[in-house]
Amino acid sequence: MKLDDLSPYRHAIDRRRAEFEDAAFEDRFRRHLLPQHSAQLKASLLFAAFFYVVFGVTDIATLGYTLTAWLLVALRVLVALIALGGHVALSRWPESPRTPPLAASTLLSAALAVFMLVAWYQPEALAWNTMSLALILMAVYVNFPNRFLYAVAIGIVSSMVFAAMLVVQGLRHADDVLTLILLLILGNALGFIAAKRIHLAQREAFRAAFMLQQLADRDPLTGCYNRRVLQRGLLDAELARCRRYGTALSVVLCDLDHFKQVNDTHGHAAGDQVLQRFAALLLAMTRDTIDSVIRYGGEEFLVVLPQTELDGARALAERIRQAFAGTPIQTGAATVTATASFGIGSVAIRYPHAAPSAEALIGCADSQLYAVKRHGRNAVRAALI
Ligand SMILES: Nc1nc2c(ncn2[C@@H]2O[C@H](COP(=O)(O)OP(=O)(O)OP(=O)(O)O)[C@@H](O)[C@H]2O)c(=O)[nH]1
Repeated sequence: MKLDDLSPYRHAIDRRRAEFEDAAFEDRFRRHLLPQHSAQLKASLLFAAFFYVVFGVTDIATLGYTLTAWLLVALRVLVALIALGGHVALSRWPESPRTPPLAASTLLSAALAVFMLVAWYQPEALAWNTMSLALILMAVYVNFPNRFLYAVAIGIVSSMVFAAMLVVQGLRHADDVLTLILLLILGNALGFIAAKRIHLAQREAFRAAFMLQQLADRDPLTGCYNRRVLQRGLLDAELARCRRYGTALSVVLCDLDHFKQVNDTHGHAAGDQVLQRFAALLLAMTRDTIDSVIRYGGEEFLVVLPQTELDGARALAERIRQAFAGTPIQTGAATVTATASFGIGSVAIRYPHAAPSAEALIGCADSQLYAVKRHGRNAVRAALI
């Protein structure tokens, strides 16, 4: 994760779409809400399946035991099966943020299409069916967790089709038609406002919690993570992944060389700038959202590199070392050339259960760093644990 995670632009909300402008952040938000949305949607789907079939009684009551009535009941059963299919999909792919909008939109589209047919064959009940549609619109906008724009599209298209049907079938009562169309407009307007408020409020709450978490986890001088994230188990979680999947993992412990001299010669403010420059290099040269850069001590940083073997970690550390040593830093009046030393500890790809503890892995990197310091600094050393 990079410094610009704290930039307001990155977390801006497109209020028209009621989604985050940044697609990656929107995806993160949806994944965060996924368990809650899936549970709500599963309940809504079962509810819809049950009521859709039960309301088949009204088809029989209105049309009698006719072929049309049974056809409508069969279509209701089909909608219930689609709802149950959505339920199964949510259980089967619980980690895909695409499943809830797909399940909700498919069910609602099918249910509303069948609803239009039901209404078409019961012209004398058009007023009742309009009221039913106004209620269903609430479910479309609010009860079925969905993307805001999908809910709006389904709500408006179904209302327009229904309004067209009202006009075709109810021409003799123009005033009733007008009242019923106004009812549909009201249903859409209320649903639209409620859904937009919910979508925006959820995102604002998520953004506030995310920013607070970032502020608590970040070192204010460099923007890197602070040691709290290690205490919260960042490295333990990566090691658990190694154990489970047998993947590689490397950590790089980096320490600025003779940093006390930089402070003593150029002043503490210049020292701060050197630290910031080094941290910026670490953040820029590692992978966004995969690697983690932690300010481990005053002038010491720990870089966690998941799925990276010893050779890859060594090559990366060497590139960072050269970039840092080769670029003088302008600090007010003085130009400072600083260097850094790097010690790497690596877990190779092995069979599961072989990964060491976080302390042991950092200890391995630390002993390599110590060896670099003893042998003249400004170098990289690495070892497998
Ligand atoms: N400017 C600045 N200095 C810091 C900060 N944190 C720690 N330091 C300084 O970093 C220096 C670390 O000094 P030492 O531990 O002796 O290490 P060194 O001089 O880099 O020597 P080697 O690591 O052996 O190469 C101390 O002078 C600390 O005051 C900080 O946030 N800003």
